[in-house]
This record gives sequence, C-alpha cells and structure tokens, in this order.
Amino acid sequence: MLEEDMEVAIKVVVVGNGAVGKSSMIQRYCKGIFTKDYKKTIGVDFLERQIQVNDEDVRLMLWDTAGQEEFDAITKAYYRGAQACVLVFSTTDRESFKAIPTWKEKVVNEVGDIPTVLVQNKIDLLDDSCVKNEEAEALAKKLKLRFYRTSVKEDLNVTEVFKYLADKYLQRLKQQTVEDPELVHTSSNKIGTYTVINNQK
Ligand SMILES: Nc1nc2c(ncn2[C@@H]2O[C@H](COP(=O)(O)OP(=O)(O)OP(=O)(O)O)[C@@H](O)[C@H]2O)c(=O)[nH]1
Repeated sequence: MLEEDMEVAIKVVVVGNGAVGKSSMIQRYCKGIFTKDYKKTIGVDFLERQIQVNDEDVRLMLWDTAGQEEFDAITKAYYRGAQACVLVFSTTDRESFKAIPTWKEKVVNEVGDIPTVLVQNKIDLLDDSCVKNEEAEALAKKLKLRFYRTSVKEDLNVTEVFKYLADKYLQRLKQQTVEDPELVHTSSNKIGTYTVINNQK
C-alpha cells in the first residue's frame, strides 16, 4: 500500500486525430456502451472509473480531447497535469496514423515523459485497413511505446489499455516514493480539481 485509505487519482489524456474513436473508447470503458453516432468533441470532456490495481484503489479520470486542429488552443491547456496518455489512431485512417508522432510531441511538450500507450482502434475493420501491422509495430518501437490493437465496437482490449497505464503509473509513483517519501503528500497524485470550459458534444 502506498498509504492507508488513500486513493490514487490519475489524469489520463486520450489524444489523436478526429473520429478515431477517442470519445467511444472513454464511453466504452467508463459506461460500458458503444454508439455508432459520431459527434465531434468540442474542447474537452471527462469521465471517470474506479479500479483496483494490486489491491490499490485507483481512480482514472479520462480526458477526452478534441482531435480537430481548430480546438488546439483549448485542448493544449488540458494536457497540463496529465499523468498518463493514450495515443489513438484508426485502422481505416492513414492520416491518423501519420499524425501520431506530432500528437506525442504535443503531449510531451506540455507534460514531459508520462506513461503512454499507442492504440490502433477499429481493428474490427481490418479488411479496410490502411496501415500495415509491421508499420504500426515499427512506430511503437521507434517511439518506445507499448502497443495495443483495440475494437471499441467489439469491446476488444480496451480494459487492458487502461489497466496497463494505471499499473505503470503506480510503479513510477512507488519508485518516486522510495526515492522521496515526501512526494506522496504532494498534489501530483491527489484528486485534483479541474475546470471544464466546455463539455458540449
Ligand atoms: N467500426 C468501429 N467504429 C468505431 C470504433 N470506435 C469508434 N467507432 C466509430 O467511429 C466514429 C468516431 O468515434 P468518436 O469516438 O466520436 O471519435 P473521436 O476520436 O472522439 O472524434 P473527435 O471527437 O472528433 O476527436 C463513431 O461513429 C464511432 O461509432 C471501433 O472500434 N470500430
């Protein structure tokens, strides 16, 4: 245990081009639902889910950021304080794959090196794939990221993505606590208060 009765809250940002399935992934994970309707995310929205990782209570706050460039100014501010990141591209959208390094850079520029995964979503549409397996794996290797293939529609691998991030974050937190016992009392792992400017869908 890190500390008796303490709940660790992790701010996770889910980023990537528009329509790759970011909102759907968060909805699937937090609410257990999937809808076929596409509604462009305006600005930022968040949902949360509580899980147990190695007997530790963890609250994941999943921040849904708009994939459209026009909302860049708003979303950038929301990367701040992020403790983990999901970089998403779609199996059927080559541009979304090509944009991954840029998304990673944007997050790193704001918050530095945080636990991050690369996700290829819409794996149920593999017949219409625009990205070869080897390419995706090579990118993950190049960026030194754990790689997951998901289908939010068919509920494949979504839980694993967030479990991995929570695990990785806790490992880092424990490591930091060993190195600096005071750190566990700082705001970095407490439940923060964030202001949602605009959570319209
Ligand atoms: N076939 C299939 N469709 C999916 C999957 N995940 C999401 N979709 C669909 O893809 C479309 C876009 O999904 P969203 O979750 O709105 O995408 P987004 O990345 O949040 O888009 P922005 O809000 O513009 O950034 C919707 O019609 C979803 O139903 C999947 O795994 N398989």
